[in-house]
Amino acid sequence: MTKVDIISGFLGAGKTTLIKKLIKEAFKDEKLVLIENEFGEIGIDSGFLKEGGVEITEMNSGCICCSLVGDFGVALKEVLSKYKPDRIIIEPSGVGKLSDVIKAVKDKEQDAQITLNVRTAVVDAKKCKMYMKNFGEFFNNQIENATTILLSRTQDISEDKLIECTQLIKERNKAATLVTTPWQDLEGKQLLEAMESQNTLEKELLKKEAICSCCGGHHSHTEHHHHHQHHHADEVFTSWGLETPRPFKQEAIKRVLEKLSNTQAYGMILRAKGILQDEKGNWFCFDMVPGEYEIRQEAADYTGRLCVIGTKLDKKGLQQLFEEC
Ligand SMILES: Nc1nc2c(ncn2[C@@H]2O[C@H](COP(=O)(O)OP(=O)(O)OP(=O)(O)O)[C@@H](O)[C@H]2O)c(=O)[nH]1
Repeated sequence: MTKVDIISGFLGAGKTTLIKKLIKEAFKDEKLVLIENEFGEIGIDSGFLKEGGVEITEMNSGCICCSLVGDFGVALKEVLSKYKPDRIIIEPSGVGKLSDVIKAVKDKEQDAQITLNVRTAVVDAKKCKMYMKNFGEFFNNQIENATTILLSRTQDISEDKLIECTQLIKERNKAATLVTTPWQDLEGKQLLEAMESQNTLEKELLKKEAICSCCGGHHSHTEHHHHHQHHHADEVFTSWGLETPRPFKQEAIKRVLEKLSNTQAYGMILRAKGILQDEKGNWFCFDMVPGEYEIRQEAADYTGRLCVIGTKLDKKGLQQLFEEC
C-alpha cells in the first residue's frame, strides 16, 4: 500500500521548504515520489528537488482542480506502476482547492493501491488575515479541509499577531492540529508525526459533509453549487512567465522585486520566482511574496526562467520591466 500525502498551501506559503525538510529528515529510508502541480506554465521547483534523487512528475497544464481528474489519474497510475513507491507526496498548486485534491485521491483509492494519509495546509502566519480577506475562496478551502495546519514565518511575527492568526484558523477548523513552532526548532520527524497523527480523526471528518469555503456552512455538495458561485483558479489568478538563456543583472532584478513586492504597479502580485544567470555567468534564484523577497546563489540549471502569479497582472508591463534588467 502506498501512502499519499497532500501538502497544500497558498502561493509562497512554504510547501517546498517543508517538503525539502521532510525529505532530508523524515523520509530517508522511503521510496518517494513527488507529484507537483504548479500554476503557470513554467516549473521552477523541480530542478532543486531533482538533485535530491526524487522523481518528479510535473503537470504544468494549468490548474490542478480543473485538470485533476483526468491528468491526475494518469500521473498516479504511471507513478505507481513505474516506481512502486512507499509514499507519494502531492504538492498541489498554491491556488488549488484542497477539497478537490482530496476527492481525486479518494476516487482512486478503490482501484489503486493507495491510501490517503496526510492532509496538510501550510499557512503563512504573516499574511493569513490578508489572504483570508482577499482570496478566501481558495485560501479558506485549504484551511477547512486540512487535518494538520503548519504555520510558517511564525518567528517573524509578534505573539499577539500569532494568536490572532491561530484564532482566525480555529474559527474555520477546530479539529486540525496547529503547528506554531518555527520549523527550524523542530525535527522533520516531529513535523511528520504531527501530520500523521490525524488519521483516525480524518476518517471521522470525511463522513461529515464538507464545510463550505465561501460561508463556512455545512451543506451537501449539490446544495452548495446551487447557492454559491464557484470559481476556478484560472478565472481569478493569472500567471506570466519567461524562459530565456539571456543574462540578467542581479541588482536590476533586485530593484524589480522591490517594486513588485511593495507596490501594485503591475497588478496584485502574489508570487514570483525564477532561476537566472547573471552577466558573469553565475546562477541565482529568487523568491517573492507580498512584502518580501530574497535572492540566493544557485547551481547552474538547464535554462533561465521565471514566473509571476497574481491578479490583474499587467503582462505587457512585466515583459518590459524584465527586458530592461
Ligand atoms: N522567513 C521565512 N521564510 C520562509 C519560511 N518558509 C518559507 N519561506 C520563504 O518563502 C519563500 C517561498 O517558500 P516555498 O517553500 O518556495 O513556498 P511554496 O509554498 O512552495 O511556494 P509556491 O512555489 O508558490 O507553491 C522562500 O523564499 C522561502 O525561503 C519561513 O518559515 N520563514
